[in-house]
Amino acid sequence: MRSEEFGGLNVSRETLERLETYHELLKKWNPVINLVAKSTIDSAWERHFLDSAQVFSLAPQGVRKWCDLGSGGGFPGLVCATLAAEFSPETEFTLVESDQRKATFLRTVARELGLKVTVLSKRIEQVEPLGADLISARALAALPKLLEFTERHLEPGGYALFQKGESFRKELSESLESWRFSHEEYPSITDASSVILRLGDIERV
Ligand SMILES: C[S@@+](CC[C@H](N)C(=O)[O-])C[C@H]1O[C@@H](n2cnc3c(N)ncnc32)[C@H](O)[C@@H]1O
Repeated sequence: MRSEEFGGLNVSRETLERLETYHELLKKWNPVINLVAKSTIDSAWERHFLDSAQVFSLAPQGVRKWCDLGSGGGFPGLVCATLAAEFSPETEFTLVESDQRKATFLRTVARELGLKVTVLSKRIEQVEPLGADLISARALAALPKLLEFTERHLEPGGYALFQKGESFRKELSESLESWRFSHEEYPSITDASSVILRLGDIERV
């Protein structure tokens, strides 16, 4: 089967076609429900799809349950679910997005792409604990709030992957007032001022 490089992965033609279909649906729905900032739609392939794919590359092996919080248009969760269909089919995805119209978009994309993902259109604080072994989130909240969400939904021994902008050092030091965790910083391949934080061993101080 033909394959192509995408976000550091050698993806099959089928995966690339799925991502292209998703990209088309994003462009079609965005003017109506603002899934991503209008100013980023022309560069969506890099700003949203590649940016999300790099998160998938940083996930540990053998994830059983991956939960993406505040998924919006599916970044990074639904892109990661698309990649997992090829590279990690045993991983189950749950996307939590309280906005009903965005949740409908996520379900529509999943159906069109033939992906099995669960979309919960509820508030993260009100969803029953999900027992995830990996949590991802982008542009949802500052790190102290993300850690509260993570505490509710992550199993002991699990990891969190958060895309963060240039305020990440300040957020890390604020978080360390109330939390203990191990952390690694990976420079973003799509934005020189951003990083992906991988946190583990998360517990309250
Ligand atoms: C700024 S958007 C980011 C969306 C996406 N992660 C991205 O990076 O493109 C934040 C999203 O989180 C959702 N959201 C915010 N607070 C939430 C909560 N407490 N529970 C569930 N969804 C929430 C909003 O509806 C919105 O779609």
